[in-house]
Formats: sequence, C-alpha cells, structure tokens
Amino acid sequence: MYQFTRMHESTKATRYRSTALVAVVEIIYTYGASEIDALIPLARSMASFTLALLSAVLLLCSAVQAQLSSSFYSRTCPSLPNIVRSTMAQVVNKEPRMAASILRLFFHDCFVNGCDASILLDDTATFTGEKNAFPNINSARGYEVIDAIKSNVEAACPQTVSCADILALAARDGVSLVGGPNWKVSLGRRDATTASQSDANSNLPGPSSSLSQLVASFAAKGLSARDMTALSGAHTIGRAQCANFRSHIYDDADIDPCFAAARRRECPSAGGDGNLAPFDLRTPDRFDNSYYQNLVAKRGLLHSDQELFNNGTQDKLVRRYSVNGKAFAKDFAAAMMRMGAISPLTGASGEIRLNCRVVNK
Ligand code: HEM
Ligand SMILES: [Ca+2]
Ligand SMILES: [Ca+2]
Repeated sequence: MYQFTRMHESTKATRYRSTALVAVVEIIYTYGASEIDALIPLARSMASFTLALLSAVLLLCSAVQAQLSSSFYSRTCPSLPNIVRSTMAQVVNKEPRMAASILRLFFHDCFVNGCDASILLDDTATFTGEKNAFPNINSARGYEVIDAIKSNVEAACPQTVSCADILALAARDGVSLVGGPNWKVSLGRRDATTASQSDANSNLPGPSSSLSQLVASFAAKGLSARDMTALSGAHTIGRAQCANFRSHIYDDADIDPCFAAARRRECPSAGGDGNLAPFDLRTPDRFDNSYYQNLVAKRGLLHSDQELFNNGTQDKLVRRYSVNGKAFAKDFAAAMMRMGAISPLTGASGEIRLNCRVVNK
C-alpha cells in the first residue's frame, strides 16, 4: 500500500513537471522570443519558490538537530548515567516505594506541557506552580531525591544537565532497579521557566475516570489506548491513599467482594483519607505483570484501574499482559519512550536550571 502510494505520487509529480515544460514552450511559441520578457515574472516566482523550498529543508534539518538523543551528554557529562543510577540504587534500597514515586513524578511532568521539569518548581509569593495542583498536593513525592541527584550531577558536570533529563533517567532507573524493563532514555530536554497549576488540574487523569476519559486524556498527549493500558501497569508498584479508592471499594460493582472487604478495613467510609494501600497486594514493590492479573481477578485498586478490564476495548490486552510478562515489559518500555518525548524544550528554548526547584535568576 505504502509502495503503491509513493509510485503513484512520483508519477503525478513527473506529469506536473512535463505539463509545466509544455506550458513554457507554448508561451514561447505563441508569443515569440521577443515576448520572452513575459516569462521573467514566471522565472522570478520559480526562483523564489526554490528559495522557499530550500529554507523549508534547512528548517527541517534544524528541527531534526533539536531532536532528543541518547548520546546528548556523552561528551559533556559522561558520568551522568552512573551518577543517576547509583543515587537511585541507594534511595530505592532504603525505600523501595521511591521507585514508584519518581516514576509518577515523571508521568505528572510529561502530561503537563511536556517533559520539562515544570512539576519540580516550588511555589513562591509571586509564582504558582504545579506542586499544589489537586493530583500532586499531599501526594506527589520524591522531590528531594531529584534534588540529591541534581547536586551530585552539578558537582561532576556544572550547568550542563537539565532537571527534565535527570527525571527521565531516574524514572527509568527506578523501574529497572525493582525488576522492570530497561530502555534507552533520549536526552536533550531543557527546563521550563514556567509551570501551570491549571494545566496540571485539567491534563492529568483522575482515579474516577471512565475508560473513554482515560483513552481521551492519553490521546490528547499523542498516546494510544494501547500505550495507556501499558503505562497503567506502573500501578504494579507504589501506594494509593484511601481518598482515591474509597468510592471504588464501597460503591462499585466490578470488584471482588473479598478484596473490597479487606481494603475497607484499612479505608473507612469516613476518615482515614490518607491511609495507604499498595496497588498490588501480591508484589507491591516489584515491577512485574501482576497488576494485570489483579485486574482480571477484579482486584484493581482504583476505579480507573478496573476500567481497563470491565467488558471494554482493553480487556483483550489486559488478559494478554496478565499471561505474558514479556509482552507487557516490551510495550511498557516503548510507551515510556513515547511519553518521555512529549513536547520537550530543545535547542535554545528553556534553560538548564541550576536548582530544580527554582527558575534561574
Ligand atoms: C491511567 C491513568 C492514571 C490514573 C487515573 C492514575 C491515578 C493515580 C492515583 C490516584 C494514584 C495514588 C496517589 C495517591 O493516593 O497519593 C497513583 C499513584 C501512582 N501512579 Fe498513577 N495514575 C494513572 C496513570 C499512571 C501512569 C501512566 C504512571 C506511570 C507511567 C503512573 C504511576 C503511578 C505510580 C508509580 C503511583 C504510586 C506512587 C507512589 O507510591 O508514590 N500512573 N496514580
Ligand atoms: Ca511538564
Ligand atoms: Ca508488582
């Protein structure tokens, strides 16, 4: 199909070219060589067309240059991957949940105006950032881990590596340190000088989302339903607060009654909003495919989790991931690379923040 379209188009192009040639010959024939002056405007417009074409090609080249690349810091900060990995290894060794918290920080960064470290900016008297938006307040955690990595990176390679890239690397390392897949992290993102609390409130999907709302919120970021289902497998690690799953365990029908009863014991119908439950009871700190096995058993913790397996379009994929950990790992890694490429700032846009919490002076 692709081949056919290309051939068809090139035939069309040849036809257009020969038609133009015939037109020029016809003009000379009809008006004579003395009227060749009439051709000058045509020649001029052809020249300016060629110029425009050339500059378009140049523009395209510079856009390609501004693309992310896994070797972006290989000369300017060769120790970067080791610094991030060793700091994450220490942190996760002490507190395995931190792998989950950093992964979520990266998701909450990328979904709000791209992977630009906007989520890391602190509020000030004159600036409202994303940390106090509903999905993040009293919930997003791990900021001090990014600070620690950043200060280690600054010591080795001053003013070189963006906070956005550090977050992308740390999220990957966290996942792989707790048994998840590994992937190549593309680098070269720069840090935002702004943040948007209202975009954080509107762009991040909430725990009571329906399947169609989940699909739509990922589609708005250029990600497919399949990406959405694979990325949700991140809920194979980490914890959620009672307030976020209360209505699911008390009000929903698509839930295993034993699971609901057990969850209710730690999440009363009133009070205890901040009580934590692991997303995955079986392997709470291991990045495996048991999230999908839970969904098939109607043991999703959030309403939005169970939406992926509730007689809808994602049932088949959930079943596949539940029996095929390799397929999940592969799709998760690929989807993480796509999520990590959401509207990065590159080239001369943004800055390399010196402190991830504040815009440079
Ligand atoms: C599909 C839509 C999603 C919804 C509705 C959602 C919602 C939530 C909620 C409500 C929590 C619990 C927060 C709390 O109680 O403090 C949570 C935690 C978490 N989310 Fe998601 N999430 C989604 C997708 C994702 C994606 C795409 C990722 C990463 C790729 C992710 C990674 C995590 C992790 C790792 C945690 C646990 C964090 C921790 O323990 O600190 N989530 N999510
Ligand atoms: Ca962002
Ligand atoms: Ca697990």
